[in-house]
Amino acid sequence: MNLFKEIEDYAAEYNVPIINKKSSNRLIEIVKQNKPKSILEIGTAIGYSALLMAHYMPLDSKIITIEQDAARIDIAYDYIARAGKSEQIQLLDGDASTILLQLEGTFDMVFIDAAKAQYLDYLCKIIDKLAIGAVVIADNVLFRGMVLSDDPPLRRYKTIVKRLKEYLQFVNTDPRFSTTLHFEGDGVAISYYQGANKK
Ligand SMILES: C[S@@+](CC[C@H](N)C(=O)[O-])C[C@H]1O[C@@H](n2cnc3c(N)ncnc32)[C@H](O)[C@@H]1O
Repeated sequence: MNLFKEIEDYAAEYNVPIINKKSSNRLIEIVKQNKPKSILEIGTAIGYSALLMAHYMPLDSKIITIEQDAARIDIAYDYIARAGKSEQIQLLDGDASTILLQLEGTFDMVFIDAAKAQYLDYLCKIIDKLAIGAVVIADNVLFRGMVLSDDPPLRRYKTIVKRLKEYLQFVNTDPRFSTTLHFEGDGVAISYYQGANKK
C-alpha cells in the first residue's frame, strides 16, 4: 500500500490531526514553485506533511521538524525511516517554544502547524532565521470559521481565536511580510519575508 495512504488511514483511525487535502495541495504547490533548500516545520504529528514536502522538494534539501508528543514522535520516526527519508528529515523532540530559540542557520520555508495560540510567538522566535524571500505557511488560521466570524467564539476557544487574529494582524501589517490569506480548508496564510530592510 502507498505509504501516504497508510498514514492517512492511521491518522483517521487514531484521530491524529494531519493536514487536510486542500492545504496539502497548497503546500505541495509552494514546495514545487519555491524549491526550498531548508524547511522548518513546527508540528510533526506522525510525519505526514514532512514526508509530503520531502517528496516534492529537491533531493539535497533538508527539513527540520519539531514535535513534543512522545507517542507521535515514535510513529513519525518509523514512517520517515520506511520512506527512506531519515537523511533529509531531522525530527527534534520537545517543545517548539524552546527549541526554536536554539536553532542555527536560516530557512527558506517554514510550515507552522502546532499550537494555534502560539503561532505569533513561534514566528517572532524565528524571524531572524528567515532567508530573504522565505515563505511562511500557517495552517488553520481561520479556525473553523471563528476567526472571521462576527459571533463571539465559544469560551473555550476565545484565546485561540484572539491569538490567531493577532497572528494575521501581524503578518498583514508588518512591512517585512507580504501575506495572502487563502480561505480553503481551515484557512492558510502564506507570508513572504521581504527582509528587515523593508521595516
Ligand atoms: C496539526 S498537528 C501537525 C500535523 C502535521 N503537520 C501534518 O500535517 O502531518 C499539530 C502537532 O503539533 C504538536 N504540538 C503542539 N504544540 C507543540 C509545541 N509547543 N511543540 C512541539 N509540538 C507541538 C502536537 O502534538 C501535534 O502533533
